[in-house]
Amino acid sequence: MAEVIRLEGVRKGYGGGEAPWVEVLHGVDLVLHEGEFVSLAGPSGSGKSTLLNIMGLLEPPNDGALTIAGERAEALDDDARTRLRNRYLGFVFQFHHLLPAFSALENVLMPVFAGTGRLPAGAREHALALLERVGLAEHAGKRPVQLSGGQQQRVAIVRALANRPRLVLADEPTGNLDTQTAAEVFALMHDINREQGVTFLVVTHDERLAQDCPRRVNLVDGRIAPSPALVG
Ligand SMILES: Nc1ncnc2c1ncn2[C@@H]1O[C@H](COP(=O)(O)OP(=O)(O)OP(=O)(O)O)[C@@H](O)[C@H]1O
Repeated sequence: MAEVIRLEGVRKGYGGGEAPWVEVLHGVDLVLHEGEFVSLAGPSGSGKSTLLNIMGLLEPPNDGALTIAGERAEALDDDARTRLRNRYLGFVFQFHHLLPAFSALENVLMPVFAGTGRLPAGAREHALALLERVGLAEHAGKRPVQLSGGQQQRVAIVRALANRPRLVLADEPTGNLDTQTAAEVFALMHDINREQGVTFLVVTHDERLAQDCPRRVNLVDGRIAPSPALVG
């Protein structure tokens, strides 16, 4: 299986100047392959969001190597990082961050437009097909406030897929949903992973949902810990 992302010895800390330097990631090694569905678990403050921000090219590491789809990415300038991010990565957050003044369809098309400054041929049809896939075809023209929490999060998942990414990074995507809706949204991400081969890395505190993932990565004290299943 081709590698989608590789981290080697990634370190990240905060502070400096007046504030003390605190290292959060102490040398993370992690490889995700095409088509994997991986959960990322770890105690609060262990550095999960920090790790996702580095994998998502939102923040650079202080040290170590980051390779995305074969391209070295730890030391790119802003333009090159943005280009790589738009080309390969999609994001889902705990809160959907949909723009309230725009329809579901317009929200889905936003990253496509932002990436290229125009809508490529077929982008609208692709977005509509994805909305239909998640059961929202007849809601495409509605604004976020007219949708339920689960529907809003499904729009956010479709938005993450609009640029045909290789890797979707999802930070607590079901953390704001009731148990039943969370299970449905999680199942939908699994289905899309199987159907489209998109790799998913999903941060979740929900033990039940994490256990359903074929692979589980644990972050403990800023390092990847061996999977509990492999210990003892
Ligand atoms: N921009 C920042 N400046 C200073 N410290 C930060 C910054 N971002 C994160 N931290 C610190 O890094 C540590 C890890 O934070 P992070 O949000 O990555 O953890 P997490 O595992 O995602 O936690 P949670 O599960 O609670 O969301 C925390 O101690 C946090 O206070």
